[in-house]
Amino acid sequence: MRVDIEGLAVDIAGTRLLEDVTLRAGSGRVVGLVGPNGSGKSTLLRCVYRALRPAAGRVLLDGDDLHALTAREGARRLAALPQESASEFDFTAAEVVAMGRLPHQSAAGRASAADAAACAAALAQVRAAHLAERGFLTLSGGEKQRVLIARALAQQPRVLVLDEPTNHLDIAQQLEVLALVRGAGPTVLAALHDLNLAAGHCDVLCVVAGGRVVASGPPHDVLTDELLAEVFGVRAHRVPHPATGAPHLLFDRLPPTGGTPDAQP
Ligand SMILES: Nc1ncnc2c1ncn2[C@@H]1O[C@H](COP(=O)(O)OP(=O)(O)OP(=O)(O)O)[C@@H](O)[C@H]1O
Repeated sequence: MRVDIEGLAVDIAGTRLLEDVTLRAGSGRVVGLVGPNGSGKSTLLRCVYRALRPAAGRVLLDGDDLHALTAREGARRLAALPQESASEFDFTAAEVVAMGRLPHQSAAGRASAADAAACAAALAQVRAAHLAERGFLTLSGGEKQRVLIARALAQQPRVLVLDEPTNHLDIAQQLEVLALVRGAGPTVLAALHDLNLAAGHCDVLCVVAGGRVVASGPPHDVLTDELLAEVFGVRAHRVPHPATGAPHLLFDRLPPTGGTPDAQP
C-alpha cells in the first residue's frame, strides 16, 4: 500500500512543530526517518498513526485520506508501534497481542480461530511465544518491545509505523526485528537513530531537521559528509564492512564552532 504525505504541518500549543512535510513510501518499501533529537520524527509518525491531527496537509493510503477513514478502517490498514506505549493495565502478553486483532473483529468482539492463529504467529515471529502467559508489566524492556511489535504484526496491516522499534533491544534482536519488518510485506515508516542500521535496512531515508524533511533518497546518497556535519554535527568516515563490503559509518563529534573533532571511543 502506497503512503503519500503531502504538505503536512502540525501545530501544538500555538507552535509549528512540522512544516510542509512531503514524502512518499512506495508499496512494500521501507522508509527510515532519521534526524537529531527533537527534530520532529515522532510528531510526523504520530500524525500518520492518527494520534495527532495535522494543521495542514494530508496523509494518503493508496490515495485515500487517512484522516477521513473511520478508526476501524484506518486500523485495518495501518498498525503502529508508538515510542511510548506502556500499558498501565496488567494484561498478559497474549492479551496485549490480541488487541491487534480488534479492528478485524465484529462489534461483538469474539476472537476467531484465525485471530488466535495470527496472534500465535506474530508472537513466534518475534521469538516471544514463551512469554504469552506472562504479565506484560513483569516483562523486561526488550521483551515488552517484542510483544508490542507482535501486536502490530498481529494486526496484519498493510502499513506499519514504527517509532524507534529497536529501543531496548540487544544488537541481535535489533538486526532480527529490522530484517523481520523488511520481509513482512507491509510498507514501513520507521524512525531510527542508528544511522548504520537505518542505512542497512531501509530502501529510502528521509532526514528530518527542524520540523522539515531536508533530504530524502537512497541511504548512501542522502548521508553525505555535508549533511552529517550540518544536521548531526558529526564528521563521518566510511569503512567497508569486512564481511559484506557495504559502507559502514564511523563518527567524530564536530565542535560547535570550529576546532578539532573529538575522536569517539
Ligand atoms: N505535546 C507537545 N507540546 C509541546 N512540544 C512538543 C509536544 N510534542 C512534541 N513537542 C516538541 O516538538 C519537537 C519535536 O518532537 P518529536 O518528539 O517529534 O522529536 P523527535 O525527532 O521524535 O525526537 P527524539 O529523537 O528525541 O525522539 C520537540 O522540540 C518537542 O519538544
